Amino acid sequence: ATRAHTSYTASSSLGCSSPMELPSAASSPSTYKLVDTYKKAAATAASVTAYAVLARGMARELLPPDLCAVVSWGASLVRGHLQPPPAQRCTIVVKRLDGYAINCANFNSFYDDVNEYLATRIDPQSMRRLCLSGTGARKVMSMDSGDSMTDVFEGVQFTWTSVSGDGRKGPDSLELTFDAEHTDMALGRYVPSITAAVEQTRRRDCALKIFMNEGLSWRGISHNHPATFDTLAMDPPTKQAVIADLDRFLKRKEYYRRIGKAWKRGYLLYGPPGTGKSSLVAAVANYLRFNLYDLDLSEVRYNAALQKLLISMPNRSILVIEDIDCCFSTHTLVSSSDECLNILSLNANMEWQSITLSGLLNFIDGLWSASGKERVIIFTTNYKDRLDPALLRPGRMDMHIYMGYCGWEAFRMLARNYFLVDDHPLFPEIQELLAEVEVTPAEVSEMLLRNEDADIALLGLVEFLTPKKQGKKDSVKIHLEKTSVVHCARFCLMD
Ligand SMILES: Nc1ncnc2c1ncn2[C@@H]1O[C@H](COP(=O)(O)OP(=O)(O)OP(=O)(O)O)[C@@H](O)[C@H]1O
Repeated sequence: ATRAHTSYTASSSLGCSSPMELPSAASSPSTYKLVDTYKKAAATAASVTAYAVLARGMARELLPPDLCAVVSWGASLVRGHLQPPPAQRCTIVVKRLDGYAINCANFNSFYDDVNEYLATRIDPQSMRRLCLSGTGARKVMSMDSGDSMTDVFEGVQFTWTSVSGDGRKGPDSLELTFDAEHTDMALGRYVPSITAAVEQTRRRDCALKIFMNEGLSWRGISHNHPATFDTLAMDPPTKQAVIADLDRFLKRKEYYRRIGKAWKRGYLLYGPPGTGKSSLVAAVANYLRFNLYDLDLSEVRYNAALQKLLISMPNRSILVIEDIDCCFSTHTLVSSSDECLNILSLNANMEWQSITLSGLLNFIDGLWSASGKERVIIFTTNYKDRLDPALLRPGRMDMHIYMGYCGWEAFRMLARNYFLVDDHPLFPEIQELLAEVEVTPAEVSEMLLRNEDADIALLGLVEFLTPKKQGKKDSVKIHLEKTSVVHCARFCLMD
């Protein structure tokens, strides 16, 4: 019966319902030979299986139980050698903290971090039961106790299981299980990646603040400036360079530690009023999710106050000093750097000495090298040429960013933001006008804001720019006329 069945299966695999119905091509000698070989092999395999089953049955009947056990042990030994051993598993238990730690303000245990992280990885479709918690519109998903889910990191599977402590067995916990060969990776990269991802989400979700100095302390209000790098109209390569620099800065913790420098970055923004320097400061804060500390130096009367303010700035913050050219008197600007350093020494007797720019920078360097990390300093000015050369020295401010008049690309960004348009019949005319007149992005924004209808607003912009172009031509003409009058007068005198 086995042979008959096998031969049927073999022929059916060739696409025929029975051996009698072989197609005409099968009548060739080579096809017959192939089918014959296949049949023989299948028949042999079936016979061997049948004999093995028979032998096993007979052995069970005839051999004493002890001998059976020895044979079965031998067989499992052989199987063990042939098959790879099951991978060793490792489990890390993450316990929920309670008592003192949980009452600690701003304390986030790793258990909370993991829960927040898993909420972003959970696939509701694959879970039989889901827990929902949270207040208001913000709901957080988590596993019910006893459930498991799998997370894949760098190609390795990590299984998380929620274990209930039930109050008696200890606190609730989350168990992380994985192949033991990946233990180093789990502790060295996977676990830190969870903390980093959660911190990033928390930063993104928490409202930013801007602090202003009042006496010896900072007063903060929420910072809802809508400027982002997407809304900012500026020369595209410069924008890309700023974003790349910020990204590099964030990633370079190890680098700054290795070279022994404070983990900080300085930017000098310069350009005419209304070109977006303050907007860029806001965009940087929104991009990094760092709070702003807007330092008004006219409020700082003595060095100890400045020291206190700078020390009380937390990590991951931006110190902004606007219109830096107006903050220091001409007298202090010409001071030598040594003098500047002395002025800002921490000697209490010197408290009433005035503050200088390069002194301030040395002071910040010294303070922030000793403590603090991920700090950004931004200075803005409308007049770069009025600045103390000490500030412009290479290595002082890491990047000098020019915020200029509104060019064609910057205008297109504004038009896209305001009207969602990439093209318009008035664009060629506007492009020509922008190439000739100096107009700030603030002026262009103001014109675009005047009407919600793109046609009317863009026409308004053309009408605003045209007289400026005419005025420029007239002033050039007047200048040329004046020059020719002078030449003429000289010529007459010589005559
Ligand atoms: N580059 C820009 N991109 C988008 N909007 C801009 C830009 N520049 C200016 N604006 C608009 O003009 C307003 C004023 O700009 P902002 O205060 O950023 O300029 P500023 O260079 O800091 O000026 P000031 O030197 O007078 O402080 C902004 O609120 C914004 O609406």
